[in-house]
Amino acid sequence: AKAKSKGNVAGGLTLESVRDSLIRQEDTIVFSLIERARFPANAPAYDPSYFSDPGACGSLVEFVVKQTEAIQAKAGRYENPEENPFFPDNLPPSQAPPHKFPRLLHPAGMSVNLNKIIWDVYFNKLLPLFVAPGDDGNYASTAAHDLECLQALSRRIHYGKLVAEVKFRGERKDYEPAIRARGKRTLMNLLTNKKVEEAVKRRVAKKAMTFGQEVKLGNDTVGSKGKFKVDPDIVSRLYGEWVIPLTKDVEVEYLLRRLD
Ligand SMILES: C=C(O[C@@H]1C=C(C(=O)O)C=C[C@H]1O)C(=O)O
Repeated sequence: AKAKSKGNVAGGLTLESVRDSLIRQEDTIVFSLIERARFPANAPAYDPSYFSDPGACGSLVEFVVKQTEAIQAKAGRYENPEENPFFPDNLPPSQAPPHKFPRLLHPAGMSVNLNKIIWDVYFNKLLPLFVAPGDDGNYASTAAHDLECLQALSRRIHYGKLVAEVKFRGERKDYEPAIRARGKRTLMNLLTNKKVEEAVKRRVAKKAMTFGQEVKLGNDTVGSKGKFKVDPDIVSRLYGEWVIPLTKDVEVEYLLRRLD
């Protein structure tokens, strides 16, 4: 049986504390989806022919993400290893005084960045599932909310590095041989916990119902009959089909670099 790696490992990091953070991040993801759903599809925001930033090609949403990431890089956002930019090339250096973030990750694994996949999944698979068709002209606000969703999803998925580090430290004798053998399937089996995954999918659907309910005065309760701001089944599907599998991919990619 798998040893429950609840033992306290370096830096106060435990599987329990990491899982608690993932649970708290569910709130941020659900609320960011609810806020994006305030706007319709607003297709021009994604159309490179609608808006062009002089000297750069790309859509309005790419412009907003690149420019926002540049400002946040100067403010020190990416000094935190939990934050991974969508456009890492040519990001300006931090202008903020250095902050000592706990050094918990193995340096070789820190570079794992699946944001290109996350970008594609978000815009091409997820967005059409939960926003209404239409165009209200609020393309800049729409792009700002897309970025909130992208950053929340990216932070959650790349948290897989911390999960992998805790699991590695807790069960080194199991992980090392699989890493040396480059056994991706073995690593995936070692790190998978179906019970936790099922609980995650059920809880995020419940949060979508709770946070996304229409609150009326009077004594009506959170009824399943009401309409929710984002379909709870779509949130559960987002986790089941993309967030959890991508988190596990991050865990595997991090572990493959753990002995470098
Ligand atoms: C994050 C973990 O690793 C895996 C990924 C999970 C997820 O993305 O929710 C849940 C359980 C595991 O299969 C974990 O064990 O908590």
